[in-house]
Amino acid sequence: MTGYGRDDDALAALTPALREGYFAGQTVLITGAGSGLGRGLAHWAARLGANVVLCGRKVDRLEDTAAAIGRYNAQVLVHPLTIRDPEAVQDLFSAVAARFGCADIVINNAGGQFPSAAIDIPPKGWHAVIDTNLGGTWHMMQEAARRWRDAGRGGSIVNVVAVTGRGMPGVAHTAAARAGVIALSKTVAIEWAPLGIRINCVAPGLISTTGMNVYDPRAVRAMTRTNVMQRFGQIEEIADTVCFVGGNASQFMTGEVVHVDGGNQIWGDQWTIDKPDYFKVDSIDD
Ligand SMILES: CCCCCCCCC/C=C/C(=O)SCCNC(=O)CCNC(=O)[C@H](O)C(C)(C)COP(=O)(O)OP(=O)(O)OC[C@H]1O[C@@H](n2cnc3c(N)ncnc32)[C@H](O)[C@@H]1OP(=O)(O)O
Ligand SMILES: NC(=O)C1=CN([C@@H]2O[C@H](COP(=O)(O)OP(=O)(O)OC[C@H]3O[C@@H](n4cnc5c(N)ncnc54)[C@H](OP(=O)(O)O)[C@@H]3O)[C@@H](O)[C@H]2O)C=CC1
Repeated sequence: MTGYGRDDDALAALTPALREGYFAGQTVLITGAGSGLGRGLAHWAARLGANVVLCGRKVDRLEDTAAAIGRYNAQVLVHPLTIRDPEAVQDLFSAVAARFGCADIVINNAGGQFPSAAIDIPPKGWHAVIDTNLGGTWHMMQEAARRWRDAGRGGSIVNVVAVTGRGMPGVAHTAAARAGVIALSKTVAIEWAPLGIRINCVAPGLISTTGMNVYDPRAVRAMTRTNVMQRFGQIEEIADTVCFVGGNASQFMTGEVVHVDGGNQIWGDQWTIDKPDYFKVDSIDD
């Protein structure tokens, strides 16, 4: 464990904002559940009474999450896959159907990127980020919707995105992918409303998770200057919002993007790569 994120005991010592039993009788599917926000979401869903489906590529990390949330006596299904493979996504939903029936809430949290000047992003890296964050999320959304349509019932999707309203220097690929997910979500929120399907996005700002380790430590420390609160957000602050938005408390919300970002969308200079002199205050002539 590094200095970032919360371990299982720390998560277990916290209390979700939503009432006990909020997800009782429901099945919540979480991608990227082996680490960071997804692992926190697994704690929250289990504590709120859900059957929980844990997905991601690395089965050992998923098993570890399953063991950690065993303390809440939830029913848990571990299903490793890459969301980039549409057939694997179909198999996932079949496995969920066999174990729990339809999922009620699908949380598309899996994703990531690497810091790079846009001009240097190699084609393979571009495709990895787009295929994961946009393509993978789309495969999950479409398959969930098809299953709900075929079962003659609705459902709820929450897509974890990022703050894309301003530029994101150093992560152009993820900015493009996440903006794509937001546009897609708003579009199918209309198309799938007649099916009783709600789709919303949660846009976290800078959140303390082990995922921060892919960035230069100096850049990460500087990131606390990218929001009005001047601090990292915490996993539980995202988990409370995602669970609220995914569950019945938000039944009149769809096509929404909820920012939980300490004000990053309104203020803050955010660089995941070295800031060019051009943008430094010192570069202004007297
Ligand atoms: C508010 C403030 C917010 C500040 C932060 C701003 C960011 C927005 C907010 C989000 C924050 C977070 O997400 S926090 C962290 C979330 N977690 C992560 O990002 C974890 C790291 N990311 C991933 O693992 C990603 O899933 C992803 C990048 C798509 C990697 O997917 P894959 O495993 O399929 O890909 P790989 O096989 O590893 O690599 C495929 C190619 O990608 C490129 N590539 C991969 N990693 C690379 C690297 N470090 N440097 C260069 N290039 C790289 C190479 O071309 C690789 O090809 P080869 O050269 O042939 O190998
Ligand atoms: N932390 C932050 O500041 C912010 C995070 N976000 C986003 O929130 C989400 C969670 O981030 P965080 O917890 O911080 O980071 P992590 O790196 O800890 O989590 C990302 C998760 O996604 C999973 N994943 C990646 N690629 C795939 C794939 N192809 N198929 C299935 N699962 C995959 C990983 O598991 P595995 O490797 O086992 O597959 C991992 O568990 C990500 O989408 C991230 O980009 C957005 C804004 C800010």
